[in-house]
Amino acid sequence: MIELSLEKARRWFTEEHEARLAPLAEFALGELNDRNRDAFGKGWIDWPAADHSALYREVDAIAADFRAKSNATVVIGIGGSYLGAQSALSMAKPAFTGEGDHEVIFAGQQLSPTYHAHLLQYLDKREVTLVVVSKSGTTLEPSAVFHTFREYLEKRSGVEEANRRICAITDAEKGSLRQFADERRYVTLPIPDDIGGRYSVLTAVGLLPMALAGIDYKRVMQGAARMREELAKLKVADHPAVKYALARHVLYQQGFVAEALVTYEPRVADFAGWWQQLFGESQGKDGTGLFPTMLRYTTDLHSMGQYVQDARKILVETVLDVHFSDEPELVVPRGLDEKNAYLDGVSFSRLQEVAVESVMVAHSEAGVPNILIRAKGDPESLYGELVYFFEIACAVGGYLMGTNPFDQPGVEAYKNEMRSRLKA
Ligand SMILES: O=P(O)(O)OC[C@H]1O[C@H](O)[C@H](O)[C@@H](O)[C@@H]1O
Repeated sequence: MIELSLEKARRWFTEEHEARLAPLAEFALGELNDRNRDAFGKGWIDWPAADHSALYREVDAIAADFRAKSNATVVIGIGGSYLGAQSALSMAKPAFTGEGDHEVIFAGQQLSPTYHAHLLQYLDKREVTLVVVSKSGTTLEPSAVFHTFREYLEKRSGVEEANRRICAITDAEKGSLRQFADERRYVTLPIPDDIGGRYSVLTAVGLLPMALAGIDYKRVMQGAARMREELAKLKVADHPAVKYALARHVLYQQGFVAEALVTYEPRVADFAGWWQQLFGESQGKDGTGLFPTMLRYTTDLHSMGQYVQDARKILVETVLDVHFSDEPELVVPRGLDEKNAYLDGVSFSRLQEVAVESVMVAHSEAGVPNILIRAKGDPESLYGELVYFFEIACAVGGYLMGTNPFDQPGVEAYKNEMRSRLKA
């Protein structure tokens, strides 16, 4: 369940704004629903409702095989081929679970020699499988890391056995990774042509890492399908994803040029990383777009809180207040000293709740618009709901701004520069 509250942003985004801009919101939602417009990037919209039983069978078979063969799978990818899977695992796989688990370790999400060399050393004591994820099949970081780890595996277990321990998730037909995987007869899973990297977490890109980590990914898909169905029924005036998109659009026009997704739950913090790519690449173009950033409270209140409260007012806070059904009850002990007595017997859930309310009041009164998105449910289905909710909001927001939310022409500049230097 996802609820939006604009109460602490109403000073800036009034009901009058909302009414006056309703036709613009209608237009943006219409653009999203027009499947012929930017059709190339829209495969994700109806994806959760389609029958994926054949894909699920393949995912389950690969996950079972890799879990039987190994106790650690390295998932190599970057951007949309990394952030979604990582955020799903953080949200739905409890931390501190200890021995006996099948480890899923991410790599190729940067170029650190230390990280990757240390990981290779660590793998010496493990049985290893690899999953390489790249839609284009040509991205520098995963290519460099994949071939390094592939060679490691081939030296360790021979080419034949290594080939049986590698899965490639890539375009069904195109790209050098597809060609390489077919030549080596790797097991492969496709990334649909009409779903861009940052919208791809509910395809094999996210589902296989989830399955490897033991997450019930079918519940994730059910959550996304439920959210799709709910949102599809709504008119603009009641549509929380459209309202969120419209609020941040209006706030941007008033000079709030950055938006922080605020989380209070470490399990949700990596979701903000996924959200950041989604909004950054979809809307940061043509000299416009809010700068998406993230704040992890209450930790960052003790480092960034001063800035948020008192510095120049450029920031919108979007508070993602998530409550999981598996949240344990934890209570501060009684009999504390006089100064701490107000904490006596108080539950941590209550502390979190009071922190959310108090921070929203303090920051909004100081001039920081606060949007509240409250979400409740089990971690798997809620992950699916949240992904779908923010994807819709992001695409609608792109259309509000008059941009195409499915391309990212700007990321090529540094890549071209790098390629030309490396080839020189
Ligand atoms: O999946 P890949 O083709 O390897 O792409 C991985 C990422 O790299 C690129 O630089 C794009 O900006 C991202 O949108 C993409 O998700």
